[in-house]
Amino acid sequence: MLVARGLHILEREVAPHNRTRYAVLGPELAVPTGYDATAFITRPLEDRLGMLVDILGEFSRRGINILDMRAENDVKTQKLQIYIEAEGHIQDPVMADAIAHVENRVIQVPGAIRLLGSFPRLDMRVKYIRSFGFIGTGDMSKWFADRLQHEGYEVLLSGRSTTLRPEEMIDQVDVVVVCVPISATVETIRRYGPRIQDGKALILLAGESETTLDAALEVTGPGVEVMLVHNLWGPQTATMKDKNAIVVRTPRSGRLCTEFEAFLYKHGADIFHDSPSKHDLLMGVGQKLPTVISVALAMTLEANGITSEDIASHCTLTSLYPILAMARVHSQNPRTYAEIMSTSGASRKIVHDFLDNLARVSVMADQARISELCRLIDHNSDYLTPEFLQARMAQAKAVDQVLGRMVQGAGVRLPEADS
Ligand SMILES: NC(=O)c1ccc[n+]([C@@H]2O[C@H](COP(=O)([O-])OP(=O)(O)OC[C@H]3O[C@@H](n4cnc5c(N)ncnc54)[C@H](O)[C@@H]3O)[C@@H](O)[C@H]2O)c1
Ligand SMILES: O=C(O)C(=O)C[C@]1(C(=O)O)C=C[C@@H](O)C=C1
Repeated sequence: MLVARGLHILEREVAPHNRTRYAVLGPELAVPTGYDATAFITRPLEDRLGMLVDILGEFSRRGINILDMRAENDVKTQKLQIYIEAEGHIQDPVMADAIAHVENRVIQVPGAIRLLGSFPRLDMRVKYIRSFGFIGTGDMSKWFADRLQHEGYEVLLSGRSTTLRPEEMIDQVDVVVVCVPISATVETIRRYGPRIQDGKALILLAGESETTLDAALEVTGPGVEVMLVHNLWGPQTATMKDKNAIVVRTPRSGRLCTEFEAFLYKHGADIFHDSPSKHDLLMGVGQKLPTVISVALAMTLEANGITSEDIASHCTLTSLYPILAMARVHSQNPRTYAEIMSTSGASRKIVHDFLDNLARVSVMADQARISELCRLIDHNSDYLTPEFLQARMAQAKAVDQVLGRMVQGAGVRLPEADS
């Protein structure tokens, strides 16, 4: 995100497992919107009995709500450092007064507080959506329906097997969500999209973007909002916290779409915005190609009579990754992966280019053109950038520690993990 906005990264991974919570994007304070938050951090402090309670007291006495608070020992000085996020803008006299009191009366060290900024909060108070209606009653529809209901929305499910017909449902809801297999998405949009009235929204939950959004924009009226969300997690996942969600907005994505996006954000999803073609191209790499490779790998194992025991005992730290991907693909709904492999658009080019490159590398390998292969790997490493390689290698080492035991012997049971 920072690089995309033209910022220069000075140093990465300044501490192990650090996570950027704030980026200072400019020297000017954001203007008050009426629904803001202010974040500040103290310099390392001498701790004393009741310090935290006294700090919080300055805010609660003034009716200011604390949104987040962390107290940790500064790594270098081992002194207490407190981070606070409170509701309100620093230009509110009450907030300024509270912070001044904390610095002067409670901590009693001039300059002890460093203001990080005041910024608009994501406004989850005003809800424009009352109800969602799904077309498709499969696993992913149920997964989202459940969580939307917990959020207080009314949710209707309709499909081929329900007594509530999609055409009846559409008139009763504010947002229509199409969540059917990818190959049936365009046909479903064409069938039901024209029935959606202006002022409502059509949200597509699908793994293909360009063809589906084109159809949605074509068959719905100009007053219908349209957006696509591709959640990169399956229905066996417990929460969307830290899972990637690709959001493809269109010129017709308005406040109803924003409210759905805010729901993903509130539940901790990592949101990325793509254009339709960028989504399809990148999912070629992120999803379609690994799926195709996984299926082809399983076929190759069978063709050579290689058993599961053989794989476990002979896989290396490096070959573990494609084997894990193969196992995921072959342990879930086969239709999901058959659909993924069949998506159209830019993702197809990725697989075709890969096959061309595979053939080229395979010839070089068969002819033992070792120095040429070394140059190729060097060239690829330059393209991938040392920063990327170092960061991923660090992750791979962490994974090695957990999963490496599999390499040491067949039949090692792995701990149950939340996917
Ligand atoms: N399953 C996943 O891991 C996952 C993850 C992210 C996104 N998605 C997306 O969610 C969508 C649905 O996936 P799912 O896992 O819920 O699938 P699913 O197979 O569990 O359910 C699909 C639903 O669509 C209905 N359906 C099937 N063919 C249809 C047709 N021709 N016309 C109308 N309805 C039809 C089925 O009856 C079923 O109710 C897909 O577009 C997929 O890309 C799935
Ligand atoms: O459950 C998983 O392993 C997933 O990542 C789910 C998965 C995938 O395998 O690609 C399945 C379909 C979606 O389009 C996105 C993600």
